[in-house]
Amino acid sequence: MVAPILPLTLSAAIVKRQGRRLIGPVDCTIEAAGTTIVMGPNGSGKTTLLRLMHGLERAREGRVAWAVDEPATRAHQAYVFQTPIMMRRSVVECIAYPLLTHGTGRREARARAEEWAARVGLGDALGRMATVLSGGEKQKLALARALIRRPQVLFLDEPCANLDGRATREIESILAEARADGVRIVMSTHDMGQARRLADDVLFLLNGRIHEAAMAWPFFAEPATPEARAFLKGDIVE
Ligand SMILES: Nc1ncnc2c1ncn2[C@@H]1O[C@H](COP(=O)(O)OP(=O)(O)OP(=O)(O)O)[C@@H](O)[C@H]1O
Repeated sequence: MVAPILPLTLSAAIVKRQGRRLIGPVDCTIEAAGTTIVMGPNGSGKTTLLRLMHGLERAREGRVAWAVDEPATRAHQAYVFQTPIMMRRSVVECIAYPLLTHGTGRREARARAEEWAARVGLGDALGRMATVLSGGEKQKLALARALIRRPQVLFLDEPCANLDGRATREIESILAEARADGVRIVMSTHDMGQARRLADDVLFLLNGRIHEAAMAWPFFAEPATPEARAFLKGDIVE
């Protein structure tokens, strides 16, 4: 039985770069179940917040704390970048890679990678080079690669940016399945429709701070702040 790494708690966390505050102070708790959608205008700090939660950024001040000690948390969370980096390997080798680097034998890793390729709709592309896939196929590969080790938490930064409607729908259905399997999802998106479709709760960022944190339906129906109301209407918010 693997110990749960959630909740994740950020307390007065601040990220700075060259003396400039990119985000914070941020206080929030990511509880054990569901999908959190991180929303906000360009440059409001969505990517930096996800990177901070995942451990790609360090808090200059404040704390980022998981339920268990930090080293143990790394193996149980995954991060999918906006533009996933593809290795010059076949689809099945790319998906198997995280298993191979963590000690799974070749044969088992291959079998599980084939299973995951099929689950994300890449079952017919096992031998293709990852580098020649379409944008949507690359995202599906990135998701399979992230999910194959059964993470407890999956962070995604705008996973459907630049994808067409069909690819977006396919990615959303993979995410819905992962959520149903118990994977905790924390994801940024610019796509308001997608936010409404996927969110259980929302973190609305403005100028590097959490301006509003709410459950999805009250947030979309009646946001508490004028800035969130304006943002949802499509107005420019600064
Ligand atoms: N490497 C960096 N060096 C300096 N400043 C940075 C760096 N990365 C991001 N920033 C700044 O930090 C702030 C937050 O950026 P971030 O990318 O987290 O926002 P975002 O909400 O994800 O934006 P977008 O919606 O455009 O992707 C912005 O002001 C940005 O210019």
